[in-house]
Amino acid sequence: MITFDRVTKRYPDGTVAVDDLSLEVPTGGITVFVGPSGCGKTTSLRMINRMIDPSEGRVLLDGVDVTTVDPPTLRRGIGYVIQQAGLFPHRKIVDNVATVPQLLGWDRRKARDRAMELLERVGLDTGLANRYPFQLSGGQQQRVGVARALAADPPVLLMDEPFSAVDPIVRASLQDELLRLQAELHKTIVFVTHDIDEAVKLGDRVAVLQVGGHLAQLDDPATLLARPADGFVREFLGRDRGIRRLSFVPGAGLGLRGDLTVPVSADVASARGTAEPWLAVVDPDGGPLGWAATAGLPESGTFEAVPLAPYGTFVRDRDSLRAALDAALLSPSGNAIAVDDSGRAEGVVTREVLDEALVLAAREASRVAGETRADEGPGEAGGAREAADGR
Ligand SMILES: Nc1ncnc2c1ncn2[C@@H]1O[C@H](COP(=O)(O)OP(=O)(O)OP(=O)(O)O)[C@@H](O)[C@H]1O
Repeated sequence: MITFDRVTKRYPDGTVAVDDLSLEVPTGGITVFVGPSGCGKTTSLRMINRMIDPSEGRVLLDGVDVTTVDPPTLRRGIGYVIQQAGLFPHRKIVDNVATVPQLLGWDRRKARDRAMELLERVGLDTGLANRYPFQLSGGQQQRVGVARALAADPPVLLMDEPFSAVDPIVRASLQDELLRLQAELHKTIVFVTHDIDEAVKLGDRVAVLQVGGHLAQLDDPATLLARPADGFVREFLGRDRGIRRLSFVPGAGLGLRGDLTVPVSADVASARGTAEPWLAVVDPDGGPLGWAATAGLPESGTFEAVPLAPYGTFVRDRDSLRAALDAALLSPSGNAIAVDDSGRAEGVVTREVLDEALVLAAREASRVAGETRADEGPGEAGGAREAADGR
């Protein structure tokens, strides 16, 4: 566990970057520091590995004040990933990753074997191992940066805007990769970003910081979205807070219709006279192909000859209500196709079922918000107070 105990950082010119920060970063989870530019995220992060020392207060790593440990020893247990990877430009990829193990005294061969294993683990083609950083894309370089930080198997990982220099698609895949790795490795990760979407996707807990280095709120993402502590947090979370909250409502409870799918080999006659406007057509393996409008079916033949409209899918056991809604919005039918992990259609979630789920989710949100008001009295002072206390 990492503990910030009333930490203040005042730079020599008088700038207070972090002001009386108290919070705990639990072992084995991802804690995200998020906030606008200049709110003290990087300064806070760097006080963990002693790139910066606090002016007042203490940062404790498993109960030990980090300023009592010499920086090289401390950093052996703390991986560090920065924006644009920060790779050594004149070293090959494999040597970039093997650097820290070699510094720790591993022999060259063992260090390189470990580097190759890690490159594979972060989803990088090991064929790239003998290239130089400039020969890799931004996303590939970030993966190398993560592999390098993991090389000495440190229990703690500090990540400072590691994915902000890559395009949104690569960024999403790097985020997914990090979550996949974390499910295996259970590192204690402190992740800095200014992007609230990234924060709620990655964080087990999210600390929202305000310029001047004040902690505005510390909560799990679902609570943060449901109960912003004050006007600053609400504004920072943005307009589509309601939609984002749906990411934390499981799709598993959505009712399925099994009678709205039809094999592509079926005779169109089997669908004639149905009151259903749309049927989901599936291939022989059960994979969705598209939606058939029953009003325009030909006289005879199979569904092979029927023009199909676009569709969207979601994995019912794993995905959220937001994913289900997105799947429905991708199709003119307004319905979502639920699939299993291997992509086979399990059934259809109709827009009526989605409507009902949205109403329930909205009621739940109002209930939680209502509880906030009841708990904390009028206005938002209570929430702000709670956040300021780091609760
Ligand atoms: N060496 C320094 N000397 C003086 N002021 C500094 C120094 N480093 C940072 N600051 C100031 O401290 C404040 C916090 O900076 P910090 O880099 O921690 O913010 P941040 O939240 O990480 O910002 P960004 O998202 O823009 O990277 C800012 O006002 C910044 O200008």
